[in-house]
Amino acid sequence: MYFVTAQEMYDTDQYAIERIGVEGKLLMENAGRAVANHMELFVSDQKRIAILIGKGNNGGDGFVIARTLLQKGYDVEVIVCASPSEIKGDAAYHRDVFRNSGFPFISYEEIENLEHALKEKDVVVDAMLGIGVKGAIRPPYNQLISFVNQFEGEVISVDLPSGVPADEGLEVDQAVQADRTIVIQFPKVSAFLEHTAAYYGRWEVVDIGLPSTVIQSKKTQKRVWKKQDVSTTLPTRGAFSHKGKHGKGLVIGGAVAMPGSIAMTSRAALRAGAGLLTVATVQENITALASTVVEATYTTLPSEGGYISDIGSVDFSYDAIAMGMGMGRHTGAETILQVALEQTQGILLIDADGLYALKGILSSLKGRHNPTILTPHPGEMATLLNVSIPELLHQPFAYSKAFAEEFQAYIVLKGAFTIITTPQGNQWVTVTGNPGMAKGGSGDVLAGILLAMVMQSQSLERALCNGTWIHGYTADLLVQHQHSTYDLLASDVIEGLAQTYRALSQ
Ligand SMILES: NC(=O)C1=CN([C@@H]2O[C@H](COP(=O)(O)OP(=O)(O)OC[C@H]3O[C@@H](n4cnc5c(N)ncnc54)[C@H](OP(=O)(O)O)[C@@H]3O)[C@@H](O)[C@H]2O)[C@@H](O)CC1
Ligand SMILES: [K+]
Repeated sequence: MYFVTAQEMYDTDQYAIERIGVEGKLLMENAGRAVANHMELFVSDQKRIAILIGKGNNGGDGFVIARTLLQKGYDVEVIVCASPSEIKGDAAYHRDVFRNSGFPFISYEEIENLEHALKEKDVVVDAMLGIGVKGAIRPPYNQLISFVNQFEGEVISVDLPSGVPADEGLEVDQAVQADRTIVIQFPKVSAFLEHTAAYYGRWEVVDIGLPSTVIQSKKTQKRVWKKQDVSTTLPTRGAFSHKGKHGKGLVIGGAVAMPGSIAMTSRAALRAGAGLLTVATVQENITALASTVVEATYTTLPSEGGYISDIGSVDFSYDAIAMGMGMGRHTGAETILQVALEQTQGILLIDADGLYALKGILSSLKGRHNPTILTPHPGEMATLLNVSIPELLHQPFAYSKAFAEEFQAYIVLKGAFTIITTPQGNQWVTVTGNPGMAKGGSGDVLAGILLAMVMQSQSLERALCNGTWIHGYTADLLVQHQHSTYDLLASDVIEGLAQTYRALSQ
């Protein structure tokens, strides 16, 4: 499923009107009807509904929603948040159709105590501001938004909660806190940003028949990766498959004080389907590791001060290598990473301490002939970019895209919304996962799952999308059934992979 900026939505609208010949009025009719029909699924006709209508096209949708619900027998009061004469274009057309159908509306100015009037209702439909919102919220919307936010019944926003911009990189001045948002045709970028997503409440998309042509014609696209995408793309394992067919992987990492990280990465890779796995780590850790990860083979590396000191003895002819987990932040790390960047013949995934070592030699990425995958959390990504974490999270799509394109790497920016970006600039977001995963070891497990995924026969972007989706979904299944977000451990997710694979194969 594509998701879009405000401009991409307007371009799509224009294309439908000018090139396909569907009138704007008809699109608005479709939008309002689709929203009203969707509401019918969860709002009973016994509820008292107020619809707040702004003067732009979001308000135009509101008039169609109101007419459709009234025709279905709902109890609806329509409150226009502007002087009705300020309404223009398609919205004015639907205001007139509404009025000509014999339905009344009232201006907010005519209501003596709007806050009190809302208290009589069970549901408020917020059709005040949509993708056209700009800058600080002006009267009367600022006051109306605060009334809506004090309302105790259900708040349903149309397209997006009023006051929330569609795009990244923008401040939220004041916005409706919706319980539910019914999104028109394509989700907007702000549904996947940490500072704006919560305003949407739970959201669903309704189809109004707009084509994806404009979005598909852009040089790059943004898409949501969903369960159906995983089910249809995850490679199946044939009856005659053998271990060599599912990839030979190598994990390089660990330090004397940190054997846990690579243990988790390795076990996750094996559980996620890696065919053959080798672990290269400091000699002091091998005995302990070999008893925890019995299915792997081992390469002993020399250490100095507890850290890996040399990886010259490593055979780099693996299908994929994951490097950096538990490696420690030490001065020699950059040199050994440089060796891996030069020698790796297959895919190289760099995680955790490997990303810190990478900072000083970033330009080496540009010279690689084989794919590089970086899997930073926001702190690691902000360090690589020399920006603060809040700056990064304000526009994570733009930062990831610029970085991936400049350094020709695949970027998996981890978070509540994990963003996968290809070197060409295409982006996917996965929305599985829960706060139980904000614990040590989570990243190590993801690195292992991704290592296994990129060795299966699927494109790299699909492998990364499937891996991040599976990681989050497994944690979701675990907190639904056996665990809570308090006690869930990263290693539980490794054991939980079995449930996810079984669920996907049913
Ligand atoms: N594909 C599509 O495009 C389709 C779009 N559709 C629908 O149209 C919506 C977009 O409509 P839109 O462009 O008219 O913008 P919208 O969100 O109603 O707001 C504009 C109004 O807000 C006002 N305003 C702005 N900022 C403000 C502020 N800070 N504080 C106060 N006021 C502010 C601004 O006032 P002005 O600046 O003009 O004085 C103007 O009056 C979209 O979300 C969807 O619901 C569907 O019907 C069909 C397909
Ligand atoms: K709205």
